[in-house]
Amino acid sequence: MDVKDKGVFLTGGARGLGRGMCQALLEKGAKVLFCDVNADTGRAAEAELQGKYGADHVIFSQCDVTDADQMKASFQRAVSQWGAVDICVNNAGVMDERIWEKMIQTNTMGQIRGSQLALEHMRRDEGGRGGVIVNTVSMAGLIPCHWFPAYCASKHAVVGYTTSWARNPMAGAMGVRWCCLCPVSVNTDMMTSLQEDQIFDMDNFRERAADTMLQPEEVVQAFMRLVEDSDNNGAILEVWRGKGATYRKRQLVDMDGVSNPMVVDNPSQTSLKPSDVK
Ligand SMILES: NC(=O)C1=CN([C@@H]2O[C@H](COP(=O)(O)OP(=O)(O)OC[C@H]3O[C@@H](n4cnc5c(N)ncnc54)[C@H](O)[C@@H]3O)[C@@H](O)[C@H]2O)C=CC1
Ligand SMILES: CCCCC/C=C\C=C\C(=O)C/C=C\C/C=C\CCCC(=O)O
Repeated sequence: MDVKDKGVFLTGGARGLGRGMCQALLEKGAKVLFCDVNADTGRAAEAELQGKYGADHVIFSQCDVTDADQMKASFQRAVSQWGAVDICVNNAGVMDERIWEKMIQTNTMGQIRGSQLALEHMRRDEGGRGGVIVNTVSMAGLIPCHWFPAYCASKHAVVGYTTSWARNPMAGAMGVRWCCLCPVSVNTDMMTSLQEDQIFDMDNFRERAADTMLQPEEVVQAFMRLVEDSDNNGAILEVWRGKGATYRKRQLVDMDGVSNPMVVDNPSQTSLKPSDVK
């Protein structure tokens, strides 16, 4: 997909990965409405991005993804502003085991809600013009993590939801692609501002993550591959730290439940085909 002039709806865009994704999309000429629960950070990001890319290309909408009415209003604002939403990025998330219910509401229900709004709007079989939905998950959506069980559960649910839609027999007719972005730890505020009691066994995790932490721009690069490569329906793109960032894409390639892991060591390779599977 060429993102130039495409309409984008993105959640949790005021800082961190979401902010980086907005910038990468804007660099390529997309039109971005980003929302965030934090109005101050959101407005500051809006001012900065509008200064660089113009108010006709980027706007902020305050929205709490746990509130269905606010989500609907923000999504509709993106549709009115850009004419259509072609790219939906459900990225807002929190990490705090003490407030596990809020975490499920934000990480799981917020992403499902955004996905549903996008699907309804985009599906070609009901008059839409197709598009792509990327859910920011985590490696914690694919493996057990004893440091944050509820966070881990909130992310596993999104993988199940996203890949299930990708495998819908009507996926072709709907013209909507579904992708999961699954990085290990990333050096953002979520990571750096975490308090001792927000996860279990913090020292152990800190030690474990110390050498493997990714930089946000490495994850943003992976995100852009998911958006731009039209072969990516059902892709689960893992981002690890090896020698530099390492990408491994698993993708549903048929309707028999076959998930083929494809290992890519060269981050510049953007297009993978089933024949690439070793
Ligand atoms: N930082 C990390 O190590 C990793 C993060 N992730 C995921 O990436 C996504 C982005 O995380 P980061 O950029 O690292 O975090 P961050 O904390 O820097 O940014 C998250 C943004 O989401 C917003 N947000 C939180 N709750 C919201 C709500 N209810 N409604 C609207 N906006 C809300 C925050 O205000 C913030 O601006 C999250 O889904 C996170 O779970 C995945 C893997 C690793
Ligand atoms: C030291 C403070 C840690 C704070 C953690 C904050 C956010 C983490 C969010 C995640 O989604 C974590 C991502 C993946 C976890 C899965 C495996 C971790 C293995 C260790 C590693 O290599 O990072």
